[in-house]
Amino acid sequence: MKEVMIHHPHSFEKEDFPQLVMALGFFDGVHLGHQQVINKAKKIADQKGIQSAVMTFDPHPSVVLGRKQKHVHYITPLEEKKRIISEMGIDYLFIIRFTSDFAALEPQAFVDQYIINMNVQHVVAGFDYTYGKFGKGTMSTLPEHSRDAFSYTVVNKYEIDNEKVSSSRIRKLLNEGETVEVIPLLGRPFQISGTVIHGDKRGRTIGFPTANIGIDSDYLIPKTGVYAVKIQVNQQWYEGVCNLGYKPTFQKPDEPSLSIEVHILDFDHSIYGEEVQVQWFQRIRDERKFNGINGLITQIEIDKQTALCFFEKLLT
Ligand SMILES: Cc1cc2nc3c(=O)[nH]c(=O)nc-3n(C[C@H](O)[C@H](O)[C@H](O)COP(=O)(O)O)c2cc1C
Ligand SMILES: Nc1ncnc2c1ncn2[C@@H]1O[C@H](COP(=O)(O)OP(=O)(O)OP(=O)(O)O)[C@@H](O)[C@H]1O
Repeated sequence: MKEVMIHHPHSFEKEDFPQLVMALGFFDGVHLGHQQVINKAKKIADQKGIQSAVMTFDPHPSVVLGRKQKHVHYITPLEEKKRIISEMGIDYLFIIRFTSDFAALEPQAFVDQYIINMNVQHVVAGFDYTYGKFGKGTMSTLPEHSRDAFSYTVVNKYEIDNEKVSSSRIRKLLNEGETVEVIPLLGRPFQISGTVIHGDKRGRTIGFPTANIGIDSDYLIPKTGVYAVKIQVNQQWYEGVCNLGYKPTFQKPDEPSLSIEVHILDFDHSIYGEEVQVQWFQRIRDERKFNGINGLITQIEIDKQTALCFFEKLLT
């Protein structure tokens, strides 16, 4: 997949690109609703015998347009989004830097400069896609803005349980710790990547060594608690039980720092510095402050059994 980063204003001309069928959207999560749009673009491109493309933006428009939010956390940060879209067989990914100047473009100017002038023959977007200043451009204004230079397909609302599959729905579920509910919406478990870093080295002494994960980029982190997870180390997936939180049993109250640590089942290697992927399955419980270490050890053993039961059921 060719990646093209664009900063507004750009000086590309039609001749710089082959004929394209382009899917439009922010696509955080690349969930099943997004996949309808992107797969449709690929299918039409294949039928027409031309190249498929996705146009996305970075950072999230709310960083520029929002009053409060300065930093956004993503279901799929840009690198993850690139990886998934590339695996879907798309030929071109356009990443438009979402600046105030770009946001101020009138809808017609957006269509002229970012669709017609980039050799797009056909546009695919969802029923609720908006473009241009204040999101004034919609799928019903697209025909007049197209100047008959391209055709287009509107993808109908894709729902699960009578509700639109959307990035906001998935974000809300992750914030509530409903990681299992997210799986059918994404079409895969929620996944983060990170590096194994040094912790307090206490885990080993209590019989549950853990891999402490330093998160690589601006991932949205689920609600704190204990989770059944899978972790990929050196191309191999393992089951595990993860504590995401502040370790209140040991934490000094004036030094709250969030940690993600995974006790990998049936595993005994040193993996400091390894790049790992963590997939989030079932949330098991809230994190608690224990009075003594023995209570914590007994509870972690129960957590381990709960996770094992969950994964066993998943197989059947
Ligand atoms: C499955 C699991 C559940 C845990 N639950 C809690 C908990 O409820 N409260 C808590 O204070 N720490 C909890 N911990 C964190 C342990 O305190 C932590 O693993 C231990 O202190 C080792 O930390 P270290 O890796 O930084 O040395 C849990 C750890 C695991 C693996
Ligand atoms: N469930 C869906 N069915 C059909 N099209 C969708 C669906 N969800 C998103 N789209 C389309 O996919 C593209 C990307 O959408 P966008 O990034 O705004 O996602 P979203 O999930 O709707 O996000 P948000 O929850 O933030 O509104 C747009 O063209 C949008 O219309």
